[in-house]
Formats: sequence, C-alpha cells, structure tokens
Amino acid sequence: MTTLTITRPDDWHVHLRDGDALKTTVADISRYFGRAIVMPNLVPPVTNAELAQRYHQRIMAEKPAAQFQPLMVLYLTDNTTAEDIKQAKASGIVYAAKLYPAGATTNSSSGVTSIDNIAQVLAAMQEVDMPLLIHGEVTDNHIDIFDREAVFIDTILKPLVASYPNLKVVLEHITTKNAVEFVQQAGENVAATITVHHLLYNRNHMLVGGIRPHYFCLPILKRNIHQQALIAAATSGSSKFFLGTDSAPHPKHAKESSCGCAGAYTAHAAIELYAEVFEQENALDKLEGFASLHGPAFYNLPVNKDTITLEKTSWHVPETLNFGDDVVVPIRANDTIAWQVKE
Ligand SMILES: NC(=O)N[C@@H](CC(=O)O)C(=O)O
Ligand SMILES: [Zn+2]
Ligand SMILES: [Zn+2]
Repeated sequence: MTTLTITRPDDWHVHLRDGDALKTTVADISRYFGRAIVMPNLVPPVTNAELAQRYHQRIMAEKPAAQFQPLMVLYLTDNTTAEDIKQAKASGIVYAAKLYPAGATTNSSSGVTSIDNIAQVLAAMQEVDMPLLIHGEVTDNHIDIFDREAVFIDTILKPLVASYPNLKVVLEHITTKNAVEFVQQAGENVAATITVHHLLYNRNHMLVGGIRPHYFCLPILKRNIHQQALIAAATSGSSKFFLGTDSAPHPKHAKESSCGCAGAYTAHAAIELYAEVFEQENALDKLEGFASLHGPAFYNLPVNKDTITLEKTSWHVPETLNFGDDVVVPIRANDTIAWQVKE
C-alpha cells in the first residue's frame, strides 16, 4: 500500500466557531494538526488579549488531542490601539492580528473601514513582530465580486506593504493568479495561505448544472486559470506558500438557503484532500514543505517534532456531520477521498 510520512502539519487559518460547535471543530482540527491559527470572527469578535484568553480556554475545555495548540488571533477594528497589540503580544497566546475590511466576509461588520485608522496599530505590530493576516478583498459596491481580490492587491495591499516594509503580512486564502504573482515578487516578509477547496475547485464546480451552495466561500472560487496558478504555487516548493484550510462551517440550513452563508467545511479531511491535489501534480514530495515547514518558518516557530502517516485507501465521507445542535455538510459529502491518515 502507498503511504506517505511527513512532519506533523499545522493549519495556519481555521474557523473553530464557538459554543456547541466547538465539540465538532476542536475534535476535527486536533485529530492530527499540531497547531492552528484560530480566526477571531466570532460574535462579538475577539478584539483584545482578554477575549482571546477566554476563547482559548473555551477551546481547551473541549479537550483537543494532546499535541494540539491553538494559536489565537486578534480581530482589528477602527478602535484597536497600539496598546492592545502590546498586551496581546505579552499574553503569549496571541500570534497574529487579522484585518477584515468592514463588510468583506462573514462577521466582518466590526472590521476596519480605512487603513488610515490603524496606522499606529500596524506600526506597533511591525515593532513587536506580530504578523498581519489579511482578508484581501475590497468591498466597494461597484467592484465585481470576481475582481475584489485583484483590486485589493493593487489599491490597498501594495501601498500597505510599501509603508511597513518590515511588517510580516500573510495574504490569506488567495484565489487568483494576481495574488500568486504579488506574493512571489514581494519581500520575504510577505506570504500567503492557500485553501484546499481553491486547489480542488473553480467556479464551474459551483455554478455549472445548478448552484452548489457548499462551494460558496469568500473570496469566491475563480475561473480555471486562477485555480491552475494556485496549484502551481502550492506545489512549487516556495516557502512563501503554506497550508491554511479556511475551514469555515455553517449549519446546513444556513448554506442551503435563498441567501446562503459563505464558507466551506474541510477540517474533517484537510490533509487528505491536499494529498489528492499534490498527488495529481506528481508533487507529493512537496506536501511536507507546504503543510509542515513553511508556516513555522514564516511565524518563526519550531517545526513539529513528530510525524503523521497518510495511506492511499479510499473512504466514504458522510452526507452530514454533527455540528452543535445542527449538522454541517462537509466538502466531499457522500463521496470518497483517496487518502486516509493512519490513527
Ligand atoms: N471564507 C469564508 O467564506 N467564510 C469565513 C470568513 C473568511 O474567512 O473570510 C467564515 O467565517 O465563514
Ligand atoms: Zn477571509
Ligand atoms: Zn477564513
């Protein structure tokens, strides 16, 4: 049987949600990941060290597998201060801060309305070496949803990176060739996460033959040439690209609706799905770098000390998974996945 052993991977972008949902998400994310960067877009958002501390406790109360460590993130608002950043850094549990342009995505209404409002905050982050994680889309009504990432890069990100040349920046869940090229040409302080759904799918998967709401996420799936650029970047071996699932569960009824929520659930089978993509590209030898080495190098953290083993054995994903009092429809629901992590 074909097997693949790699250094234990980390997930550098995940949504664990809160309350009863944590039972599912914490069990899934801690099954084999060493660490996860935990997104702060709760209601209300995780805007300071104290809220991050309490959220950390709620996650740990779900008893994740022993090797798992949640890395907390601060949610930036127009009112975040340089002092908030210093306290977050001093807490020892906050590893980054997140820029959601107000209105760009799920639970981003308290986000930043103009970069000018967080100038002191970005200066403080640069000073204490705290990475800035970015949902990179503009929100202007007149900008087409398929162009929002590219326009953000040109109008917001380029000037931001130029103004803070030593600030570490992660452009999260990139979806375009434009983003790949921007990250490749930027300095060592700029990197990107890539989700597995943006590697597996393009907008045809979501829209041809009927609307498939479980493929709807933000930034939205783009055309095939962008998918190909993401696959090339992820499997290239470049240390600027690393694993971030953006696993973002919503209850089934909230997705299968006349106004469905954005987000895809992949934490049930993340590394297994990435392995499929890397195998298809004949690049299984590049999976360890992408999943286990490039992220820690960027965050200046040690690489995990142990390994996991994947086996090429196909298995069936249930139609739904329990999700608090509800159910979530995961990616590949009622279908098969080619790889399995050996328990
Ligand atoms: N990616 C998504 O489509 N949704 C995320 C938010 C985000 O990461 O933008 C969510 O929290 O549901
Ligand atoms: Zn986002
Ligand atoms: Zn996300």
